[in-house]
Amino acid sequence: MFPRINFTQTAAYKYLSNHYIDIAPKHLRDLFREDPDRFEKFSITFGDIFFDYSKNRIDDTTKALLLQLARECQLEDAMKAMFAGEAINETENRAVLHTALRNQGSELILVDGADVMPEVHAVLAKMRDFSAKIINGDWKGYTGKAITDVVNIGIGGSDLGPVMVTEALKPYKNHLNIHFVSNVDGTHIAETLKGIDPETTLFLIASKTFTTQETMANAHSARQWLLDSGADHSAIAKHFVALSTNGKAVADFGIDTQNMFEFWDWVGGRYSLWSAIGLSIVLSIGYDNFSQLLQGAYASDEHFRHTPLEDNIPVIMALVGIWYNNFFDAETQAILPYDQYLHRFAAYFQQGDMESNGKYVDRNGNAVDYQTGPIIWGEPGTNGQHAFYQLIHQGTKLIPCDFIAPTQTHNPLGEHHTLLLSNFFAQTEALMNGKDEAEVVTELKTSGKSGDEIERLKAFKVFEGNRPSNSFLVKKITPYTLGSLIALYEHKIFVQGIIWNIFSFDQWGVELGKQLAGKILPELRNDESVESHDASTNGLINQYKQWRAK
Ligand SMILES: O=P(O)(O)OC[C@H]1O[C@H](O)[C@H](O)[C@@H](O)[C@@H]1O
Repeated sequence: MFPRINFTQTAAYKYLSNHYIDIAPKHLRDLFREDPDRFEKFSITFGDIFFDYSKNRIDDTTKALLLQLARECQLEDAMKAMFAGEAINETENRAVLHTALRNQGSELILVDGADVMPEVHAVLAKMRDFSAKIINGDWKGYTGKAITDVVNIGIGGSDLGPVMVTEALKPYKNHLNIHFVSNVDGTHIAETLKGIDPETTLFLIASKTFTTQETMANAHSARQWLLDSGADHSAIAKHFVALSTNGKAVADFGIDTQNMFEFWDWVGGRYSLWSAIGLSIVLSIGYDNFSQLLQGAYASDEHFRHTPLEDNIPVIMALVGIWYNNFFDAETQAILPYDQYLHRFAAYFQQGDMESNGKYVDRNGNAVDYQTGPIIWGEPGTNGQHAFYQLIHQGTKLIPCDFIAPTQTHNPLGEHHTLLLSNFFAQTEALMNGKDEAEVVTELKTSGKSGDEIERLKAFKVFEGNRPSNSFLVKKITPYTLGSLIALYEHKIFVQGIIWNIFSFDQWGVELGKQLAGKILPELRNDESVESHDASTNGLINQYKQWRAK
């Protein structure tokens, strides 16, 4: 059976709780001073990704105990179960096999006794052939013109991954214009349709279930827009394709299942960019680059599966995260890419991480009495520096940060990249070292301040430092390294879910909002006053009804 260990009952947890008392007062500066090998010990090179975790409030004992914790929680058994296709998503009775989508090996991957790899390869081949026709102009719209614009209509996992990756890999983009519509707010689709031509637009209706309200509403509006342009129903086959697991609903919508790119219930929505959901990525950067993305992710899968836990990047990321989350009471985790192309990376992992590990019920069905998934947030550097870094440096909250930067830029423009990276290095250093009173006083003296002014100002200018960070230095953001990086983060989420003893691959919490909206919708379709809710909700709905009428 999938492990069900309460990590707070392990021996390692007890040792860690005691060890925390020793480590908490220590400053990172001292940890570096005490151990000249610290950087070599606490950094890992993995292909073109260099991972430095030495600026964390850990020492050799912390690392050993965290690894013991992972072992006591039977992490290695859990990893084997996931890769072997066991139904580890127990509340939905499903396997969790996004790793099969990028598998480059020859082993069979069985779900219910059948190898999934032939189907995976067949869909990839279909994506390759279809995208070639769109990109080279062989596929024609209903008036015989080649496609110029692609609109992916999807939300959550059927949107965020493709958005993030197509943005991150813009340097590899071809001539097609790729648009994304997710919000049910009509503004999103209306604004997108304004700039495009029905004769040359292809819609990808991306929905695992093909029942999601937002996506269905947008898909219907897009279809109506096409028909309103003078096209007849036969045009739909030339302008609409579906990316889904639900063939029946696709057919009911009016999309020929020939034009459906299938995936399977063992692919979680937030782990689906590697599947047919990635068709917008393939259209944007071509199949060969998409294949590189898959290969990079596979390299991380292999690293995760076969590297001893002590040198295993996702395992270390996860354990260090748990150290802050469960011992230092850190509530959040910032992801700070020093790369403009990665500007949706944090947003992508907000869903990836928070939808996976935002759970308070453990795998035995009991409420937990410890913290689980952190709040994930972040923006690209250096914009973040001028917005919220103040709080990271001098606020009262401990915010562990992941810094990510490419050494080579796609846009070598003057000194820009050197400037950018000087900020990246400076921030991790400043967060760690801070600035003590002596330094502040010297600085104020040098700037000509009087003794009184120095006394008055110095407290405000001191930085405690001791603020932890991980640094990922990536040689260059390519499809391959991006694939690797994403997969490392995915596996980090998995490891944390194992240790917190929660099911990371369901998302029942999202269902409530859907149910409630479904109940209120019919009430908004008439003008009668509503009394079926609490006073606030009734009041809001009734005010809305009054104002919309005028
Ligand atoms: O792909 P769909 O079935 O349309 O689902 C889109 C999204 O719906 C919900 O929000 C789920 O919680 C997400 O995990 C999912 O990605």
